[in-house]
Amino acid sequence: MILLKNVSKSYRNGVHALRDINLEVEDGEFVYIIGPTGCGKSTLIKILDGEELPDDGEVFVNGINVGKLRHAKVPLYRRNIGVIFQDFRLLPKMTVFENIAFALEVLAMEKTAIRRRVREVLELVDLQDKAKAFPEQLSGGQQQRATIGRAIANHPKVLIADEPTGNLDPEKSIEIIQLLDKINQVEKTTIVMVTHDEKLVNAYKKRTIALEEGFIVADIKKGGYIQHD
Ligand SMILES: Nc1ncnc2c1ncn2[C@@H]1O[C@H](COP(=O)(O)OP(=O)(O)OP(=O)(O)O)[C@@H](O)[C@H]1O
Repeated sequence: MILLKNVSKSYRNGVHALRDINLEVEDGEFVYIIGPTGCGKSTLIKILDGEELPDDGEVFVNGINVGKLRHAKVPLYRRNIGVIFQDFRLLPKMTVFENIAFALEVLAMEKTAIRRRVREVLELVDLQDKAKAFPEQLSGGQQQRATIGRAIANHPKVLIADEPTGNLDPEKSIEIIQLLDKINQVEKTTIVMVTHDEKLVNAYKKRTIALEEGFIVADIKKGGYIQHD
């Protein structure tokens, strides 16, 4: 479960990026975070993945008090959550198979178990035929699928996605949402996804949390964009 209690975050330049955020996301939920540019979406993600610490309030992810994590503990914490971004961040000199395997090698998992899990993940993200390809040989949609595969290889309970469809055309964006949906259902992964894509949010309705100027201004359980009259 993700729990934020009265979380506020300002940057040194005085910008109040998040103000008194209270939010609870249950295990297995799929939640969109939406809002205009500069409203605090990325800051919220950075607080969830331990990159930034809140000034006030408490942040718990899977029972871990993330707001109190010491710097040295952050990498260990991150191994148990999956994070993906708009730019795919695959290792360019490794194949798709190796990129996914690498995420498990750093956990000192046994070799045959790694191979088994990588094959399973490749099937889940539908890239079996691209296992030996290098990132530059893939389309943007395929690269994002490989990134998602790498992020979920270790069965994280939570997958955090910052604009995962930001660099993709509408058709590929739909494929990514459908894949995240499948992961949410098959692997029971909790998904928190920041997006600007109004069409996607309306077409694939999920609980939608809207931020404005650092505040949560809506929490729409049925999903869909807020209609401004
Ligand atoms: N490292 C930083 N130092 C100072 N100010 C920052 C920093 N990061 C973000 N901000 C400011 O904090 C506010 C929230 O930024 P944030 O990146 O969280 O917004 P966002 O909703 O993700 O925006 P976008 O949709 O454009 O990515 C903005 O006013 C931004 O300029």
